[in-house]
Amino acid sequence: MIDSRLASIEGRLVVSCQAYPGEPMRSPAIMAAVAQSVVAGGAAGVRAQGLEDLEAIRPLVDVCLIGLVKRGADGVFITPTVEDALDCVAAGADIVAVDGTRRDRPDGQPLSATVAAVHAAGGLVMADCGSLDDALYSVAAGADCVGTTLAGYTGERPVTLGPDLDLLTELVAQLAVPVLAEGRIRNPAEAQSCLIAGAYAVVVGTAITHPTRITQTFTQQLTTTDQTV
Ligand SMILES: CC(=O)N[C@H](C=O)[C@@H](O)[C@H](O)[C@H](O)COP(=O)(O)O
Repeated sequence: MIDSRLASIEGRLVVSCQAYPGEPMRSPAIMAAVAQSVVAGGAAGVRAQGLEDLEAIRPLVDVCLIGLVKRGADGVFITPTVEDALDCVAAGADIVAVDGTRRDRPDGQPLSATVAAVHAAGGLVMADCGSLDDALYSVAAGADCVGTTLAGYTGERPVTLGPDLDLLTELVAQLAVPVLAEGRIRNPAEAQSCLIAGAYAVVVGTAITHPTRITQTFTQQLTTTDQTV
């Protein structure tokens, strides 16, 4: 029986609303406005980073909220500890996205400890994975769903140009839990191809909510055109 919070995103789009440290949009109020905007556009869920952002977004959107805390950008950095995961639940996350890799975690606890703590607090767990072995490990640890979020970022999978459809297909075939496609989905056609491959839901970030990188896709193309003239 799938939890209603997870069921609410089945076959739908979740939008990741994140700004990175030092960027102009790195403010809870701005991320909350972005979250409201994507919900107005039809997003069935919002994925957001940081306790302040989660607290700002929660009262303003009535959709499934996937929360995480990032600690740095190397190794295990997505909600790396039990305490971080519980903080996400307290800040309003329905689902807590956590590192679902087999790497050692900074608090020395296994992933199953985070899953048990989040479940006890009433939340669900999305395990962000980088490979099939990660996903199998996460499901064994009790994760409610897995994501292809870390495919290409842990050294186990190539950095595909678009989503890692091969991994997605493999996870869908092998796992009994919902598989969310996430990572490098660049446009609606690629999002649709993820659903066709069996993704339970599709999570898109950069291509919708990161104006600097979206702008670069235009400026770089224009430069290329200039050089050919
Ligand atoms: C690897 C990692 O740190 N991923 C992060 C996870 O929360 C975010 O930086 C991504 O933006 C998110 O996964 C969505 O992916 P994309 O922005 O490619 O649509």
